[in-house]
Amino acid sequence: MDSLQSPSMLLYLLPLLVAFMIFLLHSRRKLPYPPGPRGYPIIGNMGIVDQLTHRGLANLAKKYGGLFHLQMGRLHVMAVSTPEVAQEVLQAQDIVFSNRPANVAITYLSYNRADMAFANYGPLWRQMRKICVMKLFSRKRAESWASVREEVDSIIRSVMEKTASQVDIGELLFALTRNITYRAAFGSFSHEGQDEFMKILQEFSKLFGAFNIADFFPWLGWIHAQDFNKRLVRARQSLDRFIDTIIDEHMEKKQRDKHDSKDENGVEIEKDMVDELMAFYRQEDQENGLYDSQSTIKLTRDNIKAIIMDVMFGGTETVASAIEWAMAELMKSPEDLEKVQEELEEVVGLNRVVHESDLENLTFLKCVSKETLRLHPPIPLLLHETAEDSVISGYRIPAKSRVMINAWAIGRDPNAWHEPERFNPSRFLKDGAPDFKGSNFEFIPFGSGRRSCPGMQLGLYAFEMSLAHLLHCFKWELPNGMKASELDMSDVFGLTAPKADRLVAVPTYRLNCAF
Ligand code: HEM
Repeated sequence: MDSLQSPSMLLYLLPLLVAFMIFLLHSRRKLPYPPGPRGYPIIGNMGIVDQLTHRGLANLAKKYGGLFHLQMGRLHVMAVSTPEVAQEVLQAQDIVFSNRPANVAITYLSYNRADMAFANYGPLWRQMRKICVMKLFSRKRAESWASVREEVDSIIRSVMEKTASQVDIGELLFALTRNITYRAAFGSFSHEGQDEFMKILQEFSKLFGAFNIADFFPWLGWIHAQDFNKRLVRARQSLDRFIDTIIDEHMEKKQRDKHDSKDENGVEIEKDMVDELMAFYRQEDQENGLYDSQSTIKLTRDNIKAIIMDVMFGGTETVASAIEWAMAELMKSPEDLEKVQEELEEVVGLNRVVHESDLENLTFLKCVSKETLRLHPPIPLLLHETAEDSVISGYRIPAKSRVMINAWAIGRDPNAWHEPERFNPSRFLKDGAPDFKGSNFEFIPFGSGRRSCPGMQLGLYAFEMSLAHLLHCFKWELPNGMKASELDMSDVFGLTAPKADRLVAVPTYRLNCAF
């Protein structure tokens, strides 16, 4: 013991230690990248850039395995397509894999990643996530849940006016979830300004997904930089104008109602998400850091704007496409449709509408929602980035690699699921069936671990409540004698993967009571 502590012994050991470290570094550097298609010099695999979709990557995985590598210009892209590799990335080594990749458009439009969804893992992200989970999406925030209930009632009323005629269910559901998130965010019952806001969102969505050569070859950015950058600036200016006005109105309201939590009629003043976020607002010119002198978190205007965008993007298309897919799968599978409607008749009865407390007793409806999320995860590719070099299954994953976790392919993995392509909600009735809470890596529609969906409870509530109402209140038939087998089930790829053709069906009211 004494000899080990003596300085001369340390002198002998030091060169050995250094040699060992060099050997380790060297051997790590020599590890191969995961397998993948052979690329060309400089451009790598840019020739198959159109394959970076859930279906394209799933096809490549059949040839190259559950973890494969693509070189896209300067970018290393790693595609994950099996539950085992997903577990390694989202659980075993999640700290390394919890950053988000952001292209030029995302960085600019998220106010330099001032939001939660595109912020890298770190103190800013952690604080924003805490605010969102506790103040915006929590079950305790009754206003978010109330906006779901009231907007669902409102679409049921609008379907009642169209009984026996064709209803564009897809359109209806996208309007529903837009109304829910818009109201939860801005608290406007009149939906005033909503059309303008939706146009801004559509432009954002196009710009997020637009191909930009600068993302792969920064030195070629000048090629379409001018027009593209002008579009980016215009889009952000429109959002600035829109949300700045809303923030100013909220500040005035806050000033007015400083001492009152009730209005002149004694009714509790409802708080929207902007109100909640304004409680953390700081004037940029007064503060520079994330924390003030009392170490409480403070948000800038940019943080507030970017978080509102997260809510609108995270909560609108995801929920709408889940409900539309559930309705489409049920129309295609009449026995399951009958089963879920029988359950509604038994649990709720035809003399009243569904209440929130019924949901926990609607076991088969919950199986339908899980089976829909397995086959059609609304966000099919989870996009992560590595914070540092790492190794998976003996392969080298360099820092700043873009990691695409294919939740769509994993939900259809034949080694994890029996008859994976078949819509079969009953599979979730079995004891020990996987759940989406994040520890069954064959079923990750909400992701898992640090970057998993913070809006899961709210999203599920909106999904199940809408589905239960649509199925309880109406019988549904395909239009013009269309057969179930003729229903087109293709999807389109973007930030989400909604049904390519909108679902159209004909409702007949089925309750014995007025709605
Ligand atoms: C059926 C509904 C929904 C599904 C399937 C869903 C799914 C997901 C998935 C897969 C992720 C990414 C996980 C990862 O990268 O590992 C995510 C992230 C996120 N979701 Fe959801 N989501 C839904 C509803 C919602 C709702 C209603 C909101 C908000 C109102 C929301 C807000 C967010 C946000 C802000 C993030 C980014 C979190 C972060 O990066 O830390 N989501 N969601």
